[in-house]
Amino acid sequence: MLYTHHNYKVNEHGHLMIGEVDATLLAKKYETPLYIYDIERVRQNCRDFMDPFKEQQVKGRVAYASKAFSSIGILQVIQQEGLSVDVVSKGELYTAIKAGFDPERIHLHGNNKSESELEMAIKTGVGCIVIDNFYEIELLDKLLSQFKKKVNALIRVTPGIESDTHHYIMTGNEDSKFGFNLQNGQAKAAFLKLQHHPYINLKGVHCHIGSQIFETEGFILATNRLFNELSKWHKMYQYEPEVINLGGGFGIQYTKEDQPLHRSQYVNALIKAVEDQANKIQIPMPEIWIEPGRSIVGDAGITLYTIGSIKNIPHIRKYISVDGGMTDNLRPALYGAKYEAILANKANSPASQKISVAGKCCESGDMLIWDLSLPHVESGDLLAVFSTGAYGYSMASHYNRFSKPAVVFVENGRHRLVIKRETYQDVVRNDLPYIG
Ligand SMILES: Cc1ncc(COP(=O)(O)O)c(C=O)c1O
Ligand SMILES: N[C@@H](CCCC[NH3+])C(=O)O
Repeated sequence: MLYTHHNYKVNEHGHLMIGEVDATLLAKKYETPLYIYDIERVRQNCRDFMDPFKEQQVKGRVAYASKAFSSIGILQVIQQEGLSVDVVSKGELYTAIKAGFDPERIHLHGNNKSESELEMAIKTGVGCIVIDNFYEIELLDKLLSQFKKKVNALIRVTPGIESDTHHYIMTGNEDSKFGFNLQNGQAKAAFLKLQHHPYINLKGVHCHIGSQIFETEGFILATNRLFNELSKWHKMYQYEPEVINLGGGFGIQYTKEDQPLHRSQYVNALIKAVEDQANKIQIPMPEIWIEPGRSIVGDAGITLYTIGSIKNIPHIRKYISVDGGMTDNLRPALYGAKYEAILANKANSPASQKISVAGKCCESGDMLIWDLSLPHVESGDLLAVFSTGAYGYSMASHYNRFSKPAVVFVENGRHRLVIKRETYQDVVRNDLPYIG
């Protein structure tokens, strides 16, 4: 068998099996490129985050960060597993509502929430608004007094932590567009505006230090910094937070270089850090909320492509081009992200060469994988790229006027289309003529 770190099953025809379904059958039925989610894996990931809270009888919420992949189907699964959901736009909020999510379990995020987004959230009755900046406080003042409605809120704090991840996906460092800075007193100023607000029930504080993080130290440091500030608020204003939200960012495995902790290890470390700190500053144990996105859906997703042209530049490089690329997976082009892949129709064949996988956009940077080990490749073979479930479909674009692929869920040998493939007519559906 070809080496990748991913555990996968292969049937007697040498075909990759996903959720007990032959990947080549899925390609035939739904065409390629195709996003496939192993829903059993999504459910297990949800449970791995929820179980430590149950086992330790600690009050908590696991809110799926739906920016990783938002669709009605996935949010139905998430809701069924008992999670909450975090949304950052009207589109994500609407998707959660359409999926039947209990509004109380929807949390609204965003560093530039518009008046109409806030209005929609207030009218929907979302369970929590995570307040990011002073402008948002002004908007909320205006809207809530107009509608005479109360909302629950958290203050998003920037703890000043340089998490060990790509610069573009760090969010908790001091020089960040997100949240109120702790160090320069902005967080405290926000707290003072909100503590006795007539329409805002300030439930606590939030921070998110970044994404694709492989250790617990950053989270623990962030927790300690939050409590350092909370202890001042407690001493000076007798404030006791009901909720500490420590965000998401738990890393997953894309390639063998990635060695994430088990999901429960992150949660256990967070529970311990919050317990220690709450004891230290002598406040009642708050609820712990977390917001995993990638680590719920990332490793449950596989993208299936058909290989088309094959170009060999002797002594330099061999390229294969697939029928998708940066339009369905922007991460390699944006972050230099690395992936592993196999031939889904030759999953047992030994690797015999290094090949680079190109997308089909008119862009030299549209490369999905450099120097991938593969067996003999022919046009028409199917390439399965692993761990594409997060920030793939959700960051897909229409560049070169490509249409977005379909999404299929598989579980226990069954498969179901959950997002239809766009047609080229869909791509022009909002165009209007200028002449005539
Ligand atoms: C506020 C917030 N919460 C949660 C997440 C989810 O992060 P991840 O998908 O890495 O778990 C993000 C994205 O980084 C975020 O900005
Ligand atoms: N989109 C990013 C992560 C951003 C996380 C959202 N704050 C990625 O693919 O890794």
